[in-house]
Amino acid sequence: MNTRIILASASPRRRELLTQIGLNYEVLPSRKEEASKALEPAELVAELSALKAEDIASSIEAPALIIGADTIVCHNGRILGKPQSEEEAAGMLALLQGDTHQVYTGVTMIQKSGNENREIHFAEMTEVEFGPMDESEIREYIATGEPMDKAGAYGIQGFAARYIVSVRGDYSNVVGLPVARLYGELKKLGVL
Ligand SMILES: Cc1cn([C@H]2C[C@H](O)[C@@H](COP(=O)(O)OP(=O)(O)OP(=O)(O)O)O2)c(=O)[nH]c1=O
Repeated sequence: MNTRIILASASPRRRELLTQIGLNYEVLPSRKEEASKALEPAELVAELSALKAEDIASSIEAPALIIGADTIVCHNGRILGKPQSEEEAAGMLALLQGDTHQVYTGVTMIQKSGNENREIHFAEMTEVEFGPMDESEIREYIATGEPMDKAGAYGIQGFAARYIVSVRGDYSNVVGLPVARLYGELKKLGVL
């Protein structure tokens, strides 16, 4: 019998990415969101992903493999999560436009088997370069509604592609899940 794979996420993008690479999985979103902001970006996303995966793993019977993930944007050492308001989104886009930033996605996989649980954490970083956006373009973009549920207030896979000049690293990592690394880790665990 194949191991059940459970995605502990409400993100439609993460679902699309797992479907894209041909995995069979179930979805059980976690509501956990808090972590210590004093951490380095890679550690922060790993911790946030662990909170989500552990939250769901506690209510799932073995055997199963639970995946949690978290994505943040980092600009000049400043961490940008999801904007709380349109004003905050405008501020984030004003920072990001015309400059390069890093996107970190942390992933936690919890393998529940009969006698022991294994927990694996990793984080991937992708560098994204934004072209210039003037104030009216920022307003126009916010009016699309796209920024509000996304780290750094933009979606590379959407309208914001207009302004993405270059990407260094795994593109899918920016959208919310580094699927090539994830696939490799699932193979190592013997799940696939
Ligand atoms: C930078 C960027 C982020 N995002 C998304 C990925 C994540 O869904 C979101 C960051 O929020 P997260 O807190 O990582 O995830 P989420 O709340 O959407 O889902 P869950 O916690 O249930 O797993 O931003 C894009 O879709 N495109 C982008 O270009």
